[in-house]
Amino acid sequence: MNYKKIQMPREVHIGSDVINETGKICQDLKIDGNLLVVTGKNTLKIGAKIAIESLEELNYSVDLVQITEASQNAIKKVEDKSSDVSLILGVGGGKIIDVAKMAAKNKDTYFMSVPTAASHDGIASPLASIKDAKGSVSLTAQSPIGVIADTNIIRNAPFRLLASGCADIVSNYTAIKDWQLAQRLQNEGYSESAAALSLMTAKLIIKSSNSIKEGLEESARLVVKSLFSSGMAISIAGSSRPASGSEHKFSHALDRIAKKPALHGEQCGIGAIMMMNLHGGDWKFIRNALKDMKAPTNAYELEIDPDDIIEALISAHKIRPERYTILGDRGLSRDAAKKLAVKTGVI
Ligand SMILES: NC(=O)C1=CN([C@@H]2O[C@H](COP(=O)(O)OP(=O)(O)OC[C@H]3O[C@@H](n4cnc5c(N)ncnc54)[C@H](OP(=O)(O)O)[C@@H]3O)[C@@H](O)[C@H]2O)C=CC1
Ligand SMILES: O=C(CO)COP(=O)(O)O
Ligand SMILES: [Zn+2]
Repeated sequence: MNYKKIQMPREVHIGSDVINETGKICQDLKIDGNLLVVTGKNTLKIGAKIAIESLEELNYSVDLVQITEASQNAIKKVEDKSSDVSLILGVGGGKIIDVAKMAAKNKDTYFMSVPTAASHDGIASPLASIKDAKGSVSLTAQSPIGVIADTNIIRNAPFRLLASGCADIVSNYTAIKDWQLAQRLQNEGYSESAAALSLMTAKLIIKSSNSIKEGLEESARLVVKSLFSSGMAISIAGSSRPASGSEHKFSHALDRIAKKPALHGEQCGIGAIMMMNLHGGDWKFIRNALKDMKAPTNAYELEIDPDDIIEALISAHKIRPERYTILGDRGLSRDAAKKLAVKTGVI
């Protein structure tokens, strides 16, 4: 049978202190039984404890597991704690949400997304980005049954995380260019509606960049809504294609190469400057948009060694080789990589 399945969250709650309503939201969704909260070292104090309190007030029995990376080991650790669990809540940044999402899929249970930062567009998407021996894979997980985005927590998160989320959305520009190229050269399936939503989201966030300010609830709300909308483009496509192309391959390669990688969205934004240049597009527009959002635009601001930028450019095409992009099958030569990074002011 030839049919298309699109998964979306059932409920999305965005607002100040909405995390205190976690118990009530689960009750209204008719969730019962034992629950598991997945969180991280920082996000335990900032978000998970509050969510657990709210759940326990309504007599839910809640267990807790802490993880540090988005890996198969972390997913296994969560699964080992998930027997008899009817809902897994991921309370934290992108890594936490991806691991909770994937474990929920593997254990055939519901997943609730509780982002503590607006730093990535996986908040509401059905895909999970997991590190593996080859770099990174994009795995089909499932959409959250609900999203609880507390804009009070998110506005108090380090501003760098918010700017990184904006940069992740700006990188949709090159992801779409890569997708269109793959359609032309490889006859890859392409969704006009997913691509249009992804691009519209990037255009809107750039248009609003002057109103994205540190500590403001409205700014946190605006970026969360944009990340949600980018995640919906991913949902419609059923793949991360509308939001992940050559610039994401560069970021995944950098994650492997750099001693201390920067934030996901920050690296993707810088990747987008360079990949837009390769596409022959307006790369200065991407760079200026990132500057306006106070996201980094060069290796110095990323605190990454320029040599690592070159190495990541050279090896980026090997990440997810099945995903065709401007990097082609052979990637960049060392000379071409250096020329590109210098020309765009990245190194
Ligand atoms: N599935 C998808 O479609 C997508 C997935 N991704 C993935 O998401 C990940 C990137 O997410 P990102 O959030 O940038 O990175 P992380 O999840 O690594 O979070 C970055 C850091 O921010 C901390 N943090 C989170 N919230 C707060 C807060 N409110 N206050 C203080 N610190 C906080 C985390 O703490 P702690 O130590 O508690 O974790 C962590 O140390 C990547 O793995 C990327 O591949 C990105 C886009 C889409
Ligand atoms: O980060 C993403 C979209 O912003 C999607 O992640 P992948 O690059 O792992 O597919
Ligand atoms: Zn991304």
